[in-house]
Amino acid sequence: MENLDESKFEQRLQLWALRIPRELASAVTRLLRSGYLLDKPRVKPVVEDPESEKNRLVVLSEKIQNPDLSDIQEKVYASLKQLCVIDIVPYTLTLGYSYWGAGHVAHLNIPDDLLPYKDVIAKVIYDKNYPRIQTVVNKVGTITNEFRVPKFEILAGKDDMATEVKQYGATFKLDYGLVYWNSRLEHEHIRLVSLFKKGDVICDMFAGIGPFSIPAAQKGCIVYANDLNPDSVRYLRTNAQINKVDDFIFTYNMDARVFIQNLLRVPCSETKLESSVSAANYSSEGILPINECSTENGNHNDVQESCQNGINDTSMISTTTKRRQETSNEADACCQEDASQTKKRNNKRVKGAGPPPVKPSEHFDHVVMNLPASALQFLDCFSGLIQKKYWTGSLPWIHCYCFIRSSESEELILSEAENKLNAKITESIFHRVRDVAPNKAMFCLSFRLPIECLRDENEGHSENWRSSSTAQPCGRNCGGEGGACCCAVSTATATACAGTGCCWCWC
Ligand SMILES: C[S@@+](CC[C@H](N)C(=O)[O-])C[C@H]1O[C@@H](n2cnc3c(N)ncnc32)[C@H](O)[C@@H]1O
Repeated sequence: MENLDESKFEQRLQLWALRIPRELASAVTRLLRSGYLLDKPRVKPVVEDPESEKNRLVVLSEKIQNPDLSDIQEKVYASLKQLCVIDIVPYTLTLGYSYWGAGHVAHLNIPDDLLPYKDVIAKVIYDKNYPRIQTVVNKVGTITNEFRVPKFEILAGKDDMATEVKQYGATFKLDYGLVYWNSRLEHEHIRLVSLFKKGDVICDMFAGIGPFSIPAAQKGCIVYANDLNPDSVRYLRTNAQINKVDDFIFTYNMDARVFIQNLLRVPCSETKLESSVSAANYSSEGILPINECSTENGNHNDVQESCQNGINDTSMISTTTKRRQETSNEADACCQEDASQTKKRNNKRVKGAGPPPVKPSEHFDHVVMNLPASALQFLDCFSGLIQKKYWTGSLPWIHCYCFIRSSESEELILSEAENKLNAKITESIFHRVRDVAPNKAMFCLSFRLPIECLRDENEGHSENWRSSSTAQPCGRNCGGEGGACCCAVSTATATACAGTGCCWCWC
């Protein structure tokens, strides 16, 4: 047997740390949690300061390259300066060879030059860490299947990849051999969920076993969670139950495109006021959650076409708007919550869901699209998806994950997204999630769905919505006062088009 050279596994990261008085540790980490803290599973970003027990070192992410902190957003930096004196020190983090693992499974990704030693590596990891580690697996080849499940070979221990992991106080059951899981996304899951407020409606199009959906539901969001992999959905439902948030999550097993299109369908026989049915019985007609009815791979009724008449828009808008205001007041208090509070209440059943505040065809707040290899390709399904006449409140934020190679730019990705949407994106944020290869990083592109994507079936003219910044007089008289152009928030309030500076313009 070859000898094991442990040092081959060691990775030294040269990082920067912020030296702060220990009583400020929570406030500083809360401030830097949006991507500036060290993001490594099972490695704490706050450590003791060897020079003084009154201080703590807050270890910063690898993406902070400059000790002047110029990589940190100005707003965050200004808040940091108000909190404490900026004292930056170099920090070396050494990751040992038994670093990787989740639950009882140690998950390795052995590079080619170490493959001859894979059995000895596995044996040492197993022996050193048993009984915590009971199975050592190595990833084989690249992921090619659509469920994004890697192939593994068992190198040591029992042939059992069903395990349980914890993330920020939530428990996730999963089987490595059947579903997608990546512990390195823990901070990203929680970063995104920290943007949601209690009462928000979330559509998780590629939900996996629920690492966005479960913490969102724990926060009091209503979640519509979908995945194409039936095993993922099975675990998602189990995880919703064991985390006691199954009243808040509706699960679906179908292609994401079919899921979102059907979720947004307006049921033909109901008036909008019926949205106050209880959450436990609620489903958007045409897309039954498998909580109640097993509808695998899109087997649902087509209820769309002839269903637009007899709905009292005005009354419903005021009802739903009021309800949304109530939920959002509670939300403001809730979004101050930090991870430790989440941990404290993770054993309690989340109560007070009541009915969803609105149906997804009327309003949802966030869409999560974590399928970085191809989520951008799915954006076209948002073009004309939402019916203007049913929608209430602001348009949703779309969080679309993608990979960007060093040869590509954010502008390129943005224009690809705009092409798919057939609309200009005006509010967008790129968040670098992690480097996945020397020349490739995973990003989250967040943007508010452009108003141009709304569909207006009753207006009788082609949709060509423009936001205020791009509105121009169109030169056509299509009914608005003033004769040049119809420019209004709705037909009811149509006023003359002044070109730029007006709210919306269609022509
Ligand atoms: C990268 S994983 C993300 C899972 C989870 N959101 C997470 O962060 O761990 C992508 C997920 O999308 C699912 N998926 C792939 N193609 C899909 C499709 N066309 N429609 C719905 N889900 C799909 C896969 O089964 C997988 O669970």
